[in-house]
Amino acid sequence: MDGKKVFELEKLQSACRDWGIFQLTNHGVCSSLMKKLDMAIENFYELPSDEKMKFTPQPGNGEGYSKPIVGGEINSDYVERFYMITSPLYTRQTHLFPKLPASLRESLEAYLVELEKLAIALLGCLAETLKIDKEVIQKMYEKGMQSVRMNYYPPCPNPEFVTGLTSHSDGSGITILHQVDGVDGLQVKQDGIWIPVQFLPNAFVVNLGDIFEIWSNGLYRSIEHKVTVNENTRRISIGVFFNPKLEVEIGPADSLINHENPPLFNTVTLDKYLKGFFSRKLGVKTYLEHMRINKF
Ligand SMILES: O=C(O)CCC(=O)C(=O)O
Ligand SMILES: [Fe+2]
Repeated sequence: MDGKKVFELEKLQSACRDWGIFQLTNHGVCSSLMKKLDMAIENFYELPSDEKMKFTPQPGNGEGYSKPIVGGEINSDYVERFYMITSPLYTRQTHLFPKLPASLRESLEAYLVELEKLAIALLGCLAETLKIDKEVIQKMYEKGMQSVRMNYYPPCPNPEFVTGLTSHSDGSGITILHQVDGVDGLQVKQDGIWIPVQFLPNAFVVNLGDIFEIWSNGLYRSIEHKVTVNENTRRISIGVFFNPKLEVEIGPADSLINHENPPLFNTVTLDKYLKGFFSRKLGVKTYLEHMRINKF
């Protein structure tokens, strides 16, 4: 796929620099595959609780299926979710992806292949808006560390008192989100105000994550977002988080740094970054701020 033909650079630059989020129509991922995936995720969440609980995270590891705690804290997130690392292949846990129902496993696998192509093209275009050769970033992300989160927000009798997903920025480079049935609920914070995202038909939502903010040395910003729940409608989304390879150093791009533009962030390996990121509660740029140089 030729990224230049698919994405218009100027539009991409203005949408992302101001917002850190945009929607991608004409993304080229086949709609029959998306339908299969939608149905497979929905079927998974309709399984009896016992079946889903087979994927409960192992101690000390956040990967697997989790559901809201009954009678838990008032503000605990009202979402069933399934999170797992999917790439590189050797990092996949044997009791998760391979044990998913066949329809979900197969459609998800095919979806990830398509989405990686899209993400690589998109990252190349984003790099070019910074006057950086697209291959520089593409090499970092090809066969990089990727993870998936499938979110199921059940209908909620008192939605005004409940949060679907706490306000946060993604720790990733970029996240590609697919909204099954386009049900409302995603909100983004712009200039201190929460704004509901109005989904375009058949479009992906793309979030810039903290790693991209760091790499661009603050020229792009990651987006703060949260999810609200609906009284009568369930909501399903699937986010794929794209990160560089594990051995890549996370820090500002060399070519953006000079006397006038000193690095705003420290540099660490992705491995170390992820350990630090996941040792904190889901939140807004907390680890990004930890990596900031000269924080006052
Ligand atoms: O459900 C959504 O639309 C957003 C999900 C999300 O932000 C996440 O999984 O990080
Ligand atoms: Fe997110």
